[in-house]
Amino acid sequence: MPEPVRLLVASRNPKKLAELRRVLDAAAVEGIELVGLDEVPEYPETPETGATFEENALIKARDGAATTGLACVADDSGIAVDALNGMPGVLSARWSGRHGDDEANTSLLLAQLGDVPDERRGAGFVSACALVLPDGTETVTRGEWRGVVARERAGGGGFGYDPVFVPEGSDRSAAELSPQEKDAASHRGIALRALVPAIAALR
Ligand SMILES: O=P(O)(O)OP(=O)(O)OP(=O)(O)OC[C@H]1O[C@@H](n2cnc3c(O)ncnc32)[C@H](O)[C@@H]1O
Ligand SMILES: [Mg+2]
Repeated sequence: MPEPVRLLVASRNPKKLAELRRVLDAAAVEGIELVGLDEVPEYPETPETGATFEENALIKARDGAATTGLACVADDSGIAVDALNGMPGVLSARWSGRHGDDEANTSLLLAQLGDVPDERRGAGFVSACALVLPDGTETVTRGEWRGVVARERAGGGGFGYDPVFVPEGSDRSAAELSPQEKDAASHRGIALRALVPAIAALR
C-alpha cells in the first residue's frame, strides 16, 4: 500500500473543524489522511481581511500549504441576511466586535432584526472551501443553505448562528438537526462535497 497523502484541515474553530472532518470522512476518499493544525508546527496566519468568502478561504489554505508543504483545505463561511443587505457576511465571526463570541453575535443579530417582519427574514449560510496544493494549484468551491432567521434560539447542537437559523423546508432550527441532517443540507457540506474530486486526485 502506498503511503497515504496527508491533507491539512486548517480551522481554529473546534466545532467547525469537527464538521469539516466529518464530511471529509463521510466522503471516504481512501488514501487521504486528515491532519489537524495541532499536528503541525504553529505558523503565523494572515488576517482574514478578504472581501469575499472565497478570498478568505484561499488566504487560510495558502498559509497552510505554504508553511507545511502539505495540501491544505480551509473553509470561510458566514450568514448573509437579506434584510441586512448580505451582512454579517464575511464579518459573521466578529459581528459583535468579539471574534468567535457566538452568544453575543447571535444576540446582536436578533436585536437588529427585531422589527423585521416574518416575510423579510430570509438569509443564507454561505461556505467557500479552498484546496491549495504545495505546487500552487488552487480549487475553490461554494455552497449555500437558504432559510430564515427565527425570533428566538432553539436547539443545542451545531454552533454559531445555528440556533436562530431555520432552513428552508424545515420546522426545526439548524441547532435541532442531527449532525448527519446538517451535513446533508448545509453550505459546508455542499461546498466540501464539490471539492472531493480534487481531493481524490491528490493520490
Ligand atoms: O476561520 P476558522 O479558523 O476556520 O474559524 P472561524 O470560526 O473564525 O470561521 P470563519 O472565519 O469562517 O467565520 C465563520 C462564522 O460564521 C458563522 N457560521 C459559519 N458556518 C456556520 C454554521 O454552519 N452554523 C452556524 N454558524 C456558522 C459562525 O459564527 C462562524 O464563527
Ligand atoms: Mg475565522
